[in-house]
Amino acid sequence: MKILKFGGTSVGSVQSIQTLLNILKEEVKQSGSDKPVVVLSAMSGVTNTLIALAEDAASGNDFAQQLSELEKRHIGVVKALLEIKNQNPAVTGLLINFKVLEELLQGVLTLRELTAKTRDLIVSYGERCSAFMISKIAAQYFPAAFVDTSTVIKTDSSFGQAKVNTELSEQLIRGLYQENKDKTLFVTGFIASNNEGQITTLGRGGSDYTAAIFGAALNAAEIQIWTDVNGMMTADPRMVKKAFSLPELTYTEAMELSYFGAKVIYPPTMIPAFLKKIPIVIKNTFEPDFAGTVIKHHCAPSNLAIKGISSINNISILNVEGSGMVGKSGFSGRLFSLLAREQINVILITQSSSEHSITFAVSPGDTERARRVIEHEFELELLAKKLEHVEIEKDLAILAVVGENMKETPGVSGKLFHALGRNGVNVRAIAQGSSEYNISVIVSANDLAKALNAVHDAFFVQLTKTLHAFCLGTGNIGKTLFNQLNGHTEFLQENNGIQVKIVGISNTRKMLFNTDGVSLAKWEEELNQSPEKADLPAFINKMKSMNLPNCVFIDNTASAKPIEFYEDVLKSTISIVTCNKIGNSGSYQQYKTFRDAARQHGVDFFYETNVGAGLPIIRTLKDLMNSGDRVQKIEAILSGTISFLFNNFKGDANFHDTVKLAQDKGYTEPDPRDDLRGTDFMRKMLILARDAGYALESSDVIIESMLPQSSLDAATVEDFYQTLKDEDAFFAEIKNRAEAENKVLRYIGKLEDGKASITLQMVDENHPFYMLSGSDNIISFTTDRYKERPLVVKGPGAGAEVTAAGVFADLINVGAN
Ligand SMILES: NC(=O)c1ccc[n+]([C@@H]2O[C@H](COP(=O)([O-])OP(=O)(O)OC[C@H]3O[C@@H](n4cnc5c(N)ncnc54)[C@H](O)[C@@H]3O)[C@@H](O)[C@H]2O)c1
Ligand SMILES: N[C@@H](CCO)C(=O)O
Ligand code: NA
Repeated sequence: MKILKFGGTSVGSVQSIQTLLNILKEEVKQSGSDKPVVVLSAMSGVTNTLIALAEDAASGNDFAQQLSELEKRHIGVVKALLEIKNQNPAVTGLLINFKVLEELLQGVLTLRELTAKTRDLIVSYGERCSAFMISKIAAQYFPAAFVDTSTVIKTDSSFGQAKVNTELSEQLIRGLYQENKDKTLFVTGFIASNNEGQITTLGRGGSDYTAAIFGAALNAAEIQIWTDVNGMMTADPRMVKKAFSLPELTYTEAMELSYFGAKVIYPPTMIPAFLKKIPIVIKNTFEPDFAGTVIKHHCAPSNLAIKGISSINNISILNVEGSGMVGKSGFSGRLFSLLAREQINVILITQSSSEHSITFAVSPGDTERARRVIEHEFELELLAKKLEHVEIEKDLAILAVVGENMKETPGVSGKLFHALGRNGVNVRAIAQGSSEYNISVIVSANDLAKALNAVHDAFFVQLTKTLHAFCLGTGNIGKTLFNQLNGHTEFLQENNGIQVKIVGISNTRKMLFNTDGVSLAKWEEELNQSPEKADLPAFINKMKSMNLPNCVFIDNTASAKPIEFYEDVLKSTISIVTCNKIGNSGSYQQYKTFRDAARQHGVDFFYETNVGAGLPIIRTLKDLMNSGDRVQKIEAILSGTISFLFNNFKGDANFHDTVKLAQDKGYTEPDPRDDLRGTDFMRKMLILARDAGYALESSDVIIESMLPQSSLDAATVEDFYQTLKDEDAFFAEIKNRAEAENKVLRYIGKLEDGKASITLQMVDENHPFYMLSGSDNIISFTTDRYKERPLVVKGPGAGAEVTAAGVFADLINVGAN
């Protein structure tokens, strides 16, 4: 036989009761002669209302209006779900209950006194009304009987949290079931009675407890707990959107998971079922076809290291410290007995191995009282300075990873702390149950959502990992990146398990934020309509304060302003992906600062597109260096623009128009003078030299200019273009000279023995750089290992598509190692 328990929301409305009846009809049909027992809670909100009415009455307030509303709510259900001819007995029963309730509340009002005993009696009517009325409605479909469980569950007289006499209760329950073999019993959850027959209640999670007691007494095949969620989840779904329902859990895991948070069931109440190894199935009344979660003795082997992450979002910790504790065996005993005596619930304890301090967590409401009672109890030790004053830290939260597999899986704590560290979450204290089913950490309450999501992403790798990106710059590259992301979302999710959310965008005019991710199809419209004016410091602050996990700052500008924030961003544990070369080609000191900050804070600083756009140049050099190779020489063509010029400035072409064309094709910097004066190339050589281990400054790179003086002097881009026209003969002369010698012009960078230079050369067909076309870049690394023949990377080194693609690849690699 089965026990089916329905919680408050499942009996909360006409509609939910109808759903419940459909579930029951099916169950009764299948159960044959072993009829189920149905345990019911009060309609949602009723228990709280009854308590409030009783307390109000005790302070002299009238209750009539609200009581009559409660009565109407119940009678409304009867009228909606019972045929008219059957309504009378049900309505009369409810009216009698409400009459008694009225008298009880009147008594409280008259006496201005609410005892625990009266309170239990008053609240018991919540369950009595719901179980009674639903039994009457169900009787239309199958034989059903109402049972007031105070007749079979017997307890002591601790009103509010009575202790069950298990043996006697089980015996009475078995008798009751035997006598009603042909009927489905509808029993009240939560309530019981003492030896004198006075009503008692079972405390928190009471109806679950009733179900467990019935299950144990009747040796049920299973206990179903019907609620309003799809079983137990991997984490609190209000904070972790990717949390999912767990198909199965062991009892221990359910206990550990529910201990902090996950309020689906209150596990201590399940102990009777646990002892008899009865499976507990958590089901959703509002989605009855969903399998839900089975809690049982043994689960199928799983390759997941943890089952879930539980959390408490608001706790305080107290730190008790002092020499008086060292080696004193009785100290912690005294401390924790004191707290138990004062009914202060200790959520978590850690002790330093020096025994010099004990730290424990309590609810915020207990904090001050805990301090008071401790300082009172240990007054003498305080006076003798054997104990310090108790320190309190507030606004903290607990996060715990839970699972029985943890015991056999190495690296669980490593993964946990890596995920926290990488996201800049400071761990205030750590506790691991010696059972190894649980590792708990205390973090700032502010960081909890970020920490939960980061840890969830780290452990449930079969799920999508979300990168939260803040993008600066919506020009050529920025725009193209959004396009590429938009077209690739599904692929990334399916093949790489990665989701990119653009949560912030700014250009020089506007900025826009959206925690759920800005639409990649409509970002431009939304940005234009955004009321927020661009403000770089505000953008950075907002990015920091949103405190999102796996956070990346993408700089797609050509501006020096964002660079000022790089260090701060990295120190805030936010990774950086940038195609902006200004950062890496500033002072060497600054170059070094970025790397130190990234390393220290465990985040990534990626800039593949600083050299050769999307071509794998930075990555290749890094791999060479990291694997112990040494660069002897680099020879390269690294200006896509100039490459394009020399490949297209032929025959009749004039120089001015060819530069214009390069700009139109998106090869040039926003200011093309940066390309033609060699600044852009210089930056690339400098970055390569630095990555190859040389502490060069920009002034160390020797640049041979390819421009006449007037072009170098041009004050504006417009003037600059004019000089290109005016100096046509100058450029034609260079071109003709090369053509006459059957050579091509090449602007070539070289790094050798730590010296960097860029020179204009005419090369013949024997030169390896002769055969280049379009905006191609080429780089040849001669190293200790690539000595005979160099390692060469070649391909298009400028253009929006290839550059955005490089930024994209960097972005996807963030956090990969
Ligand atoms: N074009 C290429 O082939 C290529 C290749 C590699 C690297 N890059 C680099 O890409 C970067 C962007 O180039 P682009 O062609 O897209 O430039 P662009 O001028 O088209 O776009 C720059 C964007 O940055 C924004 N911006 C500038 N300063 C800003 C600030 N302080 N705050 C917020 N937004 C700001 C502008 O509003 C604009 O949206 C440059 O650093 C360039 O060196 C380009
Ligand atoms: N303007 C740059 C873009 C690539 O960095 C070039 O022409 O090479
Ligand atoms: Na590159």
